[in-house]
Amino acid sequence: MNIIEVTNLHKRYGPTTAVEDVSFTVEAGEIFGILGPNGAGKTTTVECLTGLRAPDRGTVSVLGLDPRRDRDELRQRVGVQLQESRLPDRQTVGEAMDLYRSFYRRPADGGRLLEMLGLTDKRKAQYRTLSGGQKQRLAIALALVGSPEVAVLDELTTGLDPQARRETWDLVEHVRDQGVTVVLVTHVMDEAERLCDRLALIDGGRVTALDTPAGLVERVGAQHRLRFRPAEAVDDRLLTDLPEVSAVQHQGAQLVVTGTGNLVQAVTSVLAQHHVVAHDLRVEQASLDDAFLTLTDRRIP
Ligand SMILES: Nc1ncnc2c1ncn2[C@@H]1O[C@H](COP(=O)(O)OP(=O)(O)OP(=O)(O)O)[C@@H](O)[C@H]1O
Repeated sequence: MNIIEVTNLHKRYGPTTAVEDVSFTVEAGEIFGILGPNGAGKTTTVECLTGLRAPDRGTVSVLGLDPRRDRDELRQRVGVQLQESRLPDRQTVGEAMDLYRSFYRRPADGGRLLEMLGLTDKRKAQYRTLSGGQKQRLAIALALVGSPEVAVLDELTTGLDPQARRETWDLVEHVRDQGVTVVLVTHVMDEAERLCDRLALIDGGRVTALDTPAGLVERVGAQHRLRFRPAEAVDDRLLTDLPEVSAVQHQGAQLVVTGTGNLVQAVTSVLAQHHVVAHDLRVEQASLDDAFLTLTDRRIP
């Protein structure tokens, strides 16, 4: 079932075209990423989803409702964490939680939410004393406090240290596992790769690709590299004959095999057939980073 349907969305700010003909659907229970460079039109798209902006053209449907016309209803059912959400400096975590709970018909258990976000011992702490990671987790808690069916998270981990980022990612997966459909706006590739079931890559106000992270990588024909030290000499042709392999290089005692598709399996099974042991085998995956750069450089129609 489609939870969100965006069809031919257009939005201009004066002379600037922010969003130009964006369409995508988000299915129930998925983590859907909106990925793109700065100024691509991500935030504008999300603001149209949440009813904060009216599209110039096109239609948006969220849970079968119109974000502008049915804004009050959707506010109850869609949790939003927008960029740079800020609370009053002296408000405590507990006060913020109680206030936000009062906005909703079906508020979540505030204590459990704080516990899930590792903020229980910060209940009495004022907002200004929280670390960046704690503020971010609080913003997520407040986006979830209405027990939403859909959570929209914008620039989730900006400014967080690696540990806090990983914890936040675990949390988003946990939220999805509870049945919440998640829309994640990001320009961070590893985040999209780790979390998203599918991604819309937006560049210059247009969707340039829509696929799974692996599909995007595959689409640009990104190459994997396999590196190992064979226990005995290997005839290169054993490897170059494989359709997956595009190149074999010798680097000292190491062999570096480059290729696409199911490269690892193809190479390891041919080695096994010839009883060649591969020492120190390492796989260097093509990343979504490579795909992103390629897809935002040379547009795919
Ligand atoms: N309120 C506004 N008034 C005028 N122009 C705007 C406004 N908001 C956004 N823009 C412009 O519209 C374009 C798309 O901006 P948007 O914020 O949607 O992109 P974004 O992908 O979210 O970028 P970022 O990753 O930097 O947040 C940009 O050129 C931006 O300068």
